Amino acid sequence: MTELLTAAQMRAIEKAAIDAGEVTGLELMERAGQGVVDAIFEEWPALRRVGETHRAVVLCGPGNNGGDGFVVARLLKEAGWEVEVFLYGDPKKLPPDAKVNYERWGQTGVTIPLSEIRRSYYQGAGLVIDAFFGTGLARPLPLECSIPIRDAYINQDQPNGPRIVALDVPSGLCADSGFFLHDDDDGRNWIGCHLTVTFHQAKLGHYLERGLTLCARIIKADIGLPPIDRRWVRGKGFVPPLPVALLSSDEKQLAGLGNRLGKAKHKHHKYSHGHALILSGGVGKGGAARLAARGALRIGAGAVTLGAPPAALIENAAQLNAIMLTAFKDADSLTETLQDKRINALCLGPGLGLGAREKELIVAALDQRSPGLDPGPQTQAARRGPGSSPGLRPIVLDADVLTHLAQDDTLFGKLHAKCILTPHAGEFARLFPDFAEKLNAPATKGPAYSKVDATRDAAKRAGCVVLFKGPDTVIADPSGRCSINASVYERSAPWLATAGSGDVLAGFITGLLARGFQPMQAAETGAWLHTECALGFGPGLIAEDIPEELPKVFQKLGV
Ligand SMILES: NC(=O)C1=CN([C@@H]2O[C@H](COP(=O)(O)OP(=O)(O)OC[C@H]3O[C@@H](n4cnc5c(N)ncnc54)[C@H](O)[C@@H]3O)[C@@H](O)[C@H]2O)[C@@H](O)CC1
Ligand SMILES: [K+]
Repeated sequence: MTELLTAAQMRAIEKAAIDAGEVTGLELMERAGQGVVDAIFEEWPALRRVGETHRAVVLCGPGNNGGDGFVVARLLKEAGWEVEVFLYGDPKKLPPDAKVNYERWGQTGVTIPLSEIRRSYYQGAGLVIDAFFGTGLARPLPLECSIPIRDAYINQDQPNGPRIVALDVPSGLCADSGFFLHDDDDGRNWIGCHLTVTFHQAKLGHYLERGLTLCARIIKADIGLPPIDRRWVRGKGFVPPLPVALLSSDEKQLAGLGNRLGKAKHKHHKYSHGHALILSGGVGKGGAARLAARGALRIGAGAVTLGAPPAALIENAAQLNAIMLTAFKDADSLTETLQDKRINALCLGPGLGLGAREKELIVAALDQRSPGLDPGPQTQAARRGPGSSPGLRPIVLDADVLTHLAQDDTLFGKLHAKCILTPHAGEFARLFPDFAEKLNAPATKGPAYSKVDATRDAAKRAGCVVLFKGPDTVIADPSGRCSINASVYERSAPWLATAGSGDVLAGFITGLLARGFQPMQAAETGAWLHTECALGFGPGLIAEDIPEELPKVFQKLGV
């Protein structure tokens, strides 16, 4: 699984390697610069052609990111390029490794103060290297630095206009939060780069908020640091926060997922695959719940029942076949139905309604305790995991239920370890106004409060898994375990933002809970599969298509 790092974690990993005598800072800087040049030539092979004149403008800052810039300048020059280097800051104040590389560069080229840069420098330049700031940016990007990069962008429209390559992060981006650090409106139209080359591991900011658009594309350069876990285990003088996992399509992750999803194959009757109950709204309001139910069924719940108010039964019956249907007049009838211990996962929220009856249904669902509850096929895992409190039914709480929870503290207090909340940004702000306020405050200092921080805080307060939706969906549990399912870069699926898509996601997660997945696992797997379905289908997708794409995704996973 890919881990995403904070700037502090990255610094700690580097420091541990340097302190252990495995590598020097200078060697790391050299490898970083080499990694950038290799990535550039791999990305744009035409820039490697010999016999042609190539020009680069390298923009260096006052820290080690600037040091990487000096290495890139030297290596490009050695490869026959014409290179102009500009420095923001005083060369005398450069940190030691950056200073060495400034001086090495000085043996073959000159360094011009940034104040002397003019737009004309970009003419005929094939490359602009953004080495102003990396993981050390703690304050807003100075205007003196943002203007030259914006000018480079203006020139990109010219024939052979420059490609802008950001070292580690596009300057201005907070590596921990993905926010663009600014103290006025200047950051709003910031464009970023064409390619970001990061070192060792991707950072959180590459996969959150503005990072999703500013980084353009991400290449990881291996600078020979050991994998993250060795450092955690050895604990070289620091206590790291839990790393954040990126749900990606790497092979190891796919194999694990395929295994997990394949486990239920050998059970032989429908109830051994779990039974999900999805509650629907009233007359004319059942579409969202039907989408969720379809998602739960397709993802492999053995049986799915839709619970509707009596008046909406006929309407739902006309649209459902494999999905069973039952009537709930009130909360008592729900409590009665929940005596059936085979029902091992619930979904409340999509199209449910905001009235008093619905609120009672939520209370009934959250209050129920059923000691003999069938935990589903993955019994062993279900007994072990953190959300494994016996007698509690896993419940996905979405949409209207989130509004109920936001309005009623007593209701919120009933949340338990087997609940999963799935808010989008608006619902999150209603449920957790204080965290949302911190998250939405203008980011002027790094590291800024991030969506990861907000989701972890929310999960802790709610005492259950929170899945905070978006193109950067963040999932956290109360222990701090956290992952990001980002539908960006090679997994970009903007067509997933379509009406009813969230209802299907709620259904996916409910179906996985019915199959015995732990809440965190169910949320992660559901979110990952949701994106994969959208990628498989492509543009033109509507919510109904998402569950129908699952069989193909399963086939690819070997399930
Ligand atoms: N040995 C290492 O530590 C390595 C570092 N690497 C590079 O080093 C970068 C991190 O270097 P640094 O920690 O020096 O940080 P940066 O190079 O990102 O810059 C931070 C420097 O600028 C100052 N600063 C922060 N915000 C400012 C602002 N708004 N205006 C003016 N000055 C500001 C800081 O005080 C610091 O001196 C990484 O992103 C990566 O590019 C790589 O070379 C790999 C090895
Ligand atoms: K940079």
